[in-house]
Amino acid sequence: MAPPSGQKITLQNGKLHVPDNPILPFIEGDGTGRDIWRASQAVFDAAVEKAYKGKKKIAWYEVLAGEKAFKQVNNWLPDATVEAFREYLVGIKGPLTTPVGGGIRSLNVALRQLLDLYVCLRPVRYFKGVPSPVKAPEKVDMVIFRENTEDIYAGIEFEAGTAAAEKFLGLLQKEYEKEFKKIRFPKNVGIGIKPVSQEGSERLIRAAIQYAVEHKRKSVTLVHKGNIMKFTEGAFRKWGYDLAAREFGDKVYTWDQWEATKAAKSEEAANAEQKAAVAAGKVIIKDSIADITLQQVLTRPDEFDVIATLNLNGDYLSDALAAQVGGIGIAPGGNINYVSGHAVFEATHGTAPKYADQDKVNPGSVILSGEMMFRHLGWHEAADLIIQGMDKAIAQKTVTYDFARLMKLENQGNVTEVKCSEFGQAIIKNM
Ligand SMILES: NC(=O)C1=CN([C@@H]2O[C@H](COP(=O)(O)OP(=O)(O)OC[C@H]3O[C@@H](n4cnc5c(N)ncnc54)[C@H](OP(=O)(O)O)[C@@H]3O)[C@@H](O)[C@H]2O)C=CC1
Ligand SMILES: O=C(O)CCC(=O)C(=O)O
Ligand SMILES: [Mg+2]
Repeated sequence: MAPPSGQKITLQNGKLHVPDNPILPFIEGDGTGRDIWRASQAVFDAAVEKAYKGKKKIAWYEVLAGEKAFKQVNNWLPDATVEAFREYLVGIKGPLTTPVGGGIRSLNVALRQLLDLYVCLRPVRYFKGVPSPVKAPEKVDMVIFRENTEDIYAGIEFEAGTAAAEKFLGLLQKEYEKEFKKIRFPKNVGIGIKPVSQEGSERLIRAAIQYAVEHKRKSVTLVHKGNIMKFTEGAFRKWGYDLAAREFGDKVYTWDQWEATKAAKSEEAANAEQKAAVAAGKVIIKDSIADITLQQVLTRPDEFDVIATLNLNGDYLSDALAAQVGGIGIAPGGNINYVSGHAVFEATHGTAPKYADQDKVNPGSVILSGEMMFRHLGWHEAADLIIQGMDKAIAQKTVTYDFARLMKLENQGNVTEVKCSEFGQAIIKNM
């Protein structure tokens, strides 16, 4: 039951209305989620108390999912949990386990789809003092907008050798003979379907450009594999450029415009036009193919700013980019529907099961996901305290095993390796 001490967050005229004692549903998470949640909740409560001196207080509402839900109510994702996030609008979750190659489908993905949380927002930025495997981690300042409801994650798959796969292949053979002949081994073949819609692509890209304009960011890069998957990823790129021109007009300058000027006049003229657009503070809308993007975010990180991409590309990119700024231990995120107001914040990492219940891993990703949640609620004072506490704890080299491991590789002296809970306490002490 929701705590009677709290009140509902509501959406009024498209804006969140946040009471001083909002009810926030949370899922503790599987594996390391349990340790991480305890450490994080303490940080959130301390930040709110310090920022508002009792005037504001979160009414936490635990809802069940994953292993805990299965044990207690024999259901991996109870309807009541989905309904709680629907009713109370904003919440936060720990990671949930998904078995590989069979068993239940991802509960994390299910929650995003059921609540239509179409943006997976994953900022990647450097905290001073964090050990990193790259030479200039301070150049990494990117914000990933990952499409969260479509692509291969829609979960339309047919297992090789099953009646469903045979039926689907039969349909292909009958209706699309040319395509069927392209399957090299037509027997015992698994099939996955990748839906990418214009509406789904546009709402994601719209959110990314809006963010870039509002936050005065330099560019939005549409990352795709449109050379190979022409009508899904290629279409995403085209819909993106068309939308930028149609809806954002003179707030942006697109590489489509650059190409048109080059064709009509010259490359010099196109370059001059782009330079003038940059000087005028316009957001540059460009695109990049996914494979080379994974190289260039490493070699030229300052050329990337906001990134808008499809579900699978965004999944790969967010873990890869996190490595450059200290790893998955401090990679936060939020799943958001900017129209309905629904949002569920969560770390980029998973359940790291080998460390479960050892009070060992870095709680930073969930803590920074909470920081994002506070900003989303307009509680910037509490969010600022979390950043301040984390900055100072890292500067003091009071860190969990993951940072300690990298700091030792860099031969940094005076590193104090602490537990998950102790890192949380170090943040609180430094607020
Ligand atoms: N949104 C979600 O809930 C997600 C769930 N998952 C699920 O999690 C499960 C495990 O996935 P897996 O691929 O192993 O990925 P994980 O992200 O769970 O773990 C991979 C590795 O990342 C490092 N790591 C993860 N979390 C932390 C942390 N908090 N602090 C420090 N280091 C950390 C550890 O590295 P090291 O070994 O080097 O110490 C760990 O072994 C799967 O079932 C997967 O489906 C995965 C991603 C997201
Ligand atoms: O749902 C899962 O188990 C994995 C999800 C994931 O990797 C992600 O959202 O980044
Ligand atoms: Mg992932």
